[in-house]
Amino acid sequence: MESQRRRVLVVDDDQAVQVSLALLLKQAGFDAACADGPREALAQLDAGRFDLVLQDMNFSLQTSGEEGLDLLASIKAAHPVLPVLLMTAWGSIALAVRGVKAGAANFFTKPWDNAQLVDLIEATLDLGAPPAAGRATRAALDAKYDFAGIVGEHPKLLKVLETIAQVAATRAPVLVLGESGTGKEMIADAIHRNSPRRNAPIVKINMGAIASSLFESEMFGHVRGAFTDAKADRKGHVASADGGTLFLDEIGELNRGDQVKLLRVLQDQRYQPVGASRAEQADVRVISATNRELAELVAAGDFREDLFYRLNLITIRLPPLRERRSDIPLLARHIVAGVAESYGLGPVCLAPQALDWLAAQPWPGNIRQLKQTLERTLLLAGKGLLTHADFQATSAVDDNVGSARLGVDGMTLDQVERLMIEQALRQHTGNISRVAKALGLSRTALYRRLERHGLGDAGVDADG
Ligand SMILES: Nc1ncnc2c1ncn2[C@@H]1O[C@H](COP(=O)(O)OP(=O)(O)OP(=O)(O)O)[C@@H](O)[C@H]1O
Repeated sequence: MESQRRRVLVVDDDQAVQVSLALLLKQAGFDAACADGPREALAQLDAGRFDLVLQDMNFSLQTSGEEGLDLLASIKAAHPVLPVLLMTAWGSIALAVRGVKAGAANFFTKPWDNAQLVDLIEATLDLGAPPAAGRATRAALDAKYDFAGIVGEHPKLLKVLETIAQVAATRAPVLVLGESGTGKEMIADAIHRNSPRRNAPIVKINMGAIASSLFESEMFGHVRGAFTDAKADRKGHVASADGGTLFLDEIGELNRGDQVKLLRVLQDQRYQPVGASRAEQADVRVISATNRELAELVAAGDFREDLFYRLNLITIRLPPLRERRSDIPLLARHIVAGVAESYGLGPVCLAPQALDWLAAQPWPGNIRQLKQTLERTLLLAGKGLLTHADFQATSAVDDNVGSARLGVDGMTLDQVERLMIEQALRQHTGNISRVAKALGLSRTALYRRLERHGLGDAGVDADG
């Protein structure tokens, strides 16, 4: 039935782009209409029903993209639930990322790959209308889904939970983006727990922690005799996750050589154990996470574009804690209760002023840093009511630790190295990327040193 076909509006001032997109859309079973620029686009959207918009970012000789962002804002204001996909060039990725933060469903680059673009359009339409912030209440979501342990009611968090609810049942790959400590791993757990795969395992792998020489055997396993130490067959992570979920943390750390090996698993769910003569089939759902802007890594040539498109069909952006400050008191009470219980202490309360102080801090290390501050203060203060002054006292201790000069007399080089790493871990609240940067090491080199010094549990990436 003609009226059931989904309608897509293409907004681009380039006739060639209009014609080729309209043709592609028609072949893929959509109805397409075209508009040359913002004014015509808005008029068409007002006049008829559309399910999706493909929107260019530049409509004049000016190529700043501001016009594109303005048009996006106008579309979102008039049609808040209509999904918009932005088209851009790899040179303007930062602009596309701004657009996504401002409400675009996703973006793609020109020249596009036809099959990938149709996949993206389908996935965006399947996701339905982008959840309008605060549409569902936390109680309504909890009645239908298991979001245990994820504390918060801020509209930005509710939007994340709504997206999880929409995608959990599918096997579509999900990319979780967010600063360190914002809860990416918890989100991956929640997707798995609310999916039909919940009774099979979720296997978590930190891509920054696998040495490249071991990538294939770790991920895909090996057969006996494949190399000198291969005394027996060994199952890899992909096989262990069969029927379940594969969580690829720090996906931005994967080198290009290993990226292509992963692509195959995503493309046709097949992998080849090292030394095996045949490829095996795997039934896995892939969730990946990173605190880096993956699209920018693609633009810089460090991340394969084809793998990026496979991973980012559905992207969940977790807000940093400073953008959901109203959740800080709730989180703080929840965390303090948990810490007090784990140390076998009686109930501990937070004074109203202490909650105000906590809610006003910048928290660059996000929820993980909040947790560490609460735990330390609770243990140092050792009483049932934590006040504003208790927190100030602990942060003063932290500052002193941060600025103390290293007394390295009589220490071996190895001991000095360990001390410096410990100090950097404290200063950067265990954030591996920042610690590595501060010490001038690659993340892999830092992981090797953490392991050598027995500090494996110290880093935030190693404590999940
Ligand atoms: N909404 C939340 N409610 C309660 N606790 C949370 C929430 N989000 C995160 N946490 C806690 O914060 C800590 C950090 O979360 P998690 O490890 O999932 O972050 P991450 O974004 O994966 O960090 P990284 O990028 O460093 O790997 C964990 O201890 C987690 O339990």
